[in-house]
Amino acid sequence: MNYFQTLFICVLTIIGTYYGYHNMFSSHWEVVEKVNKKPQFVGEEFWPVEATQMCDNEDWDTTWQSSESICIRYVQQFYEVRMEILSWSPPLVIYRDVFSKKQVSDYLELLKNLKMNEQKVVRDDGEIAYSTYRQANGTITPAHSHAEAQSLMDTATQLLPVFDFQYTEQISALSYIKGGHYALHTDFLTFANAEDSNRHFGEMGNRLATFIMVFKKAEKGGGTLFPQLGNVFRANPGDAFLWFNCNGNLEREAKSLHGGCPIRAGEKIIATIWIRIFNQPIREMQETGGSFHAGLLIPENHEFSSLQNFL
Ligand SMILES: O=C(O)CCC(=O)C(=O)O
Ligand SMILES: [Fe+2]
Repeated sequence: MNYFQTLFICVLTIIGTYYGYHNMFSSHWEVVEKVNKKPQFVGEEFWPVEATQMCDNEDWDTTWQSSESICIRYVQQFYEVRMEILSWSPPLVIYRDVFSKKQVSDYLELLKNLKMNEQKVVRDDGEIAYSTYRQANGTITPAHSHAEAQSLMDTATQLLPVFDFQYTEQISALSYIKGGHYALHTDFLTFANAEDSNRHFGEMGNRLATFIMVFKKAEKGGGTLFPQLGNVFRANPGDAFLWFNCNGNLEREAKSLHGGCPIRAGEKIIATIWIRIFNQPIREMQETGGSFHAGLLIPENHEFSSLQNFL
């Protein structure tokens, strides 16, 4: 081998070694980057990637995206009710502009004066504990203690005559700030032992339906996601939404799985009334043991307007 041949082989070896190492390092760093990827919010590990993608998809970040959705308008006790049906069975519906601007601002003012505490969750084993599964602050606002809450309860009672609001939980307010979320869960609760179950449900039964009132909408993110119903929506202050946690046999409604999407900017404030199983007129109206049907929520003589956006 002459001098030039030796030099040529040396140069090739140096280049090859460099690329070999470089590739080794770059693929190594890629792995390290993936493993050590900083979570964007506390509790992100509880969110399947597809779920956060759906939450953050700008196309879903408006309501009225589902092809099956229809709007219905009817008059009830001299008030016009505007309802958007995102799912018929099990029902998932949004009620538009149910609460006046004054009701919204009075309730927000009330919350400013109350202490909001970090929220706990009911774990799979039935224990109630703090968990990063939910990142939110909240408080209970009993209607009998606060006129602002009583006013909401009165409006809800008038809006939904198919429910008996004597058999509901007290209004529970929640505030989520940036990074706040509530990972996927169902509101139908199961406790590990009969004693706990009886303590929680003995008087009124499990949670038949969930009625959520909206007081503040996040600037970005913070929708409510129903993966099995193929829906995520962000209602506006003054709106409310409703779904069912049980089927006609009073078992857990599997399709009621839902979550509060991570807040990317701003704050979301909602308040919930959980409607319990006992004494609910809608149960008498449901003929099958299958999922409830949104038709039961609509009075017979309504003015019907399909595919019309109320926003
Ligand atoms: O934040 C939401 O949109 C949903 C809240 C919720 O699911 C709950 O409080 O049980
Ligand atoms: Fe929930």
